[in-house]
Amino acid sequence: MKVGIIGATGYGGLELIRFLHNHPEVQQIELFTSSDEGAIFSSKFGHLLTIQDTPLQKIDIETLAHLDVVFTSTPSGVTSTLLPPLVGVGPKIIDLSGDYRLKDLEVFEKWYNKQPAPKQLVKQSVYGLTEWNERNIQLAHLVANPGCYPTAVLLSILPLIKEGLIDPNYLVIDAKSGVSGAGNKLSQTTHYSEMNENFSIYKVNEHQHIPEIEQAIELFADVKTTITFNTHLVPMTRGILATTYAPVINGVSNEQLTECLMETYKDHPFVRVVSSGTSIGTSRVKGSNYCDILVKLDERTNRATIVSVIDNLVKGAAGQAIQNMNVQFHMPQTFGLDVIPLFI
Ligand SMILES: NC(=O)C1=CN([C@@H]2O[C@H](COP(=O)(O)OP(=O)(O)OC[C@H]3O[C@@H](n4cnc5c(N)ncnc54)[C@H](OP(=O)(O)O)[C@@H]3O)[C@@H](O)[C@H]2O)C=CC1
Ligand SMILES: CC(=O)N[C@@H](CCC(=O)OP(=O)(O)O)C(=O)O
Repeated sequence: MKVGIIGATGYGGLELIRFLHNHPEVQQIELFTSSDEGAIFSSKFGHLLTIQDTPLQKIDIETLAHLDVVFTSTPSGVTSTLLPPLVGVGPKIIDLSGDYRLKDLEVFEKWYNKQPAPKQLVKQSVYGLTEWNERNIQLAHLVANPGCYPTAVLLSILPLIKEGLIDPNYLVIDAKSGVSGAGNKLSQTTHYSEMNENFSIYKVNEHQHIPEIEQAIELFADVKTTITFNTHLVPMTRGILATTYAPVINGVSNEQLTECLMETYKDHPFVRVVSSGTSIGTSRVKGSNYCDILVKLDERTNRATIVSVIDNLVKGAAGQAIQNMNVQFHMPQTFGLDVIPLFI
């Protein structure tokens, strides 16, 4: 297979290269840039010396049209104009940005403060939460890969909402991310001296992933709800830990909550349910495509604490994108992604 990456020089793009390099069905990886045409990739990223010594190419629709798959890992607002001429002319497209996730264009405009993509394309795009949308992903020309936070949150709460074990009307979700979630651009908030030793909350009640999570709860669990969702920046490079506090339906036990998650994901290689213990952290999934989930009922309050951890750049971005490519091409989901996390 021949694959292309637009935005190869970004964090998501670099992770795509890392995993695609080991993919048994990928023979050729072409890299595209909007800013550094002709540059030898390994001269920009020394860790890829002898691995990716190819030049960066100009983004050109005719060249892209000959590929089997194109991953777009660009800032929001880019693929809404870049992709329309490419959809349907050849390659399957997997977009890691938020441009094709929200079905309501006004909602997109409000939360991203950007012009939306063309309505027809947004309509045909398929939300790429792999474990929950496999059949549609198989048929999709354009996959809208989920956001990093929504991936962590949705995998952990959807089964419990769908099975009616928790009350979806009072969900409070508290999520924390490493700084690579913000991409490779420098900014005041990711500046070392302002981020290091500083645990902060940001976009309070205004995060663009709020409507994405609500939309997916409606799509997959058939429940219309609003959530309280907040995000925090942790002075570390990778990882998301998302904690949801949810009222439990009367009479539901801790065992039922865990069982529900285990049953849902028993045939899914990348979601692991932690069946005992009271601790979980991002190191156990670092560098891997795993999402690990722990649920614990607080019997005093009858609320469940539901915790999930992912690597934002892998299951939250490049890993899930490759998992979706595997689904689209009827390959095992683990192709290219079968690595042990970098625990230490
Ligand atoms: N970082 C994360 O954890 C996650 C990110 N995402 C989403 O994935 C996308 C990529 O994220 P990330 O890799 O972190 O971002 P980065 O900022 O690290 O990289 C984005 C890349 O896009 C390219 N780019 C910038 N502007 C344009 C343009 N106008 N046209 C074409 N290419 C452009 C740049 O490469 P060049 O200059 O070479 O063209 C740049 O290296 C974003 O939409 C992000 O929101 C989703 C989930 C998780
Ligand atoms: C730490 C950090 O800043 N994370 C980013 C996640 C970006 C992302 O995934 O946004 P898209 O919806 O555009 O894909 C944020 O909170 O905005």
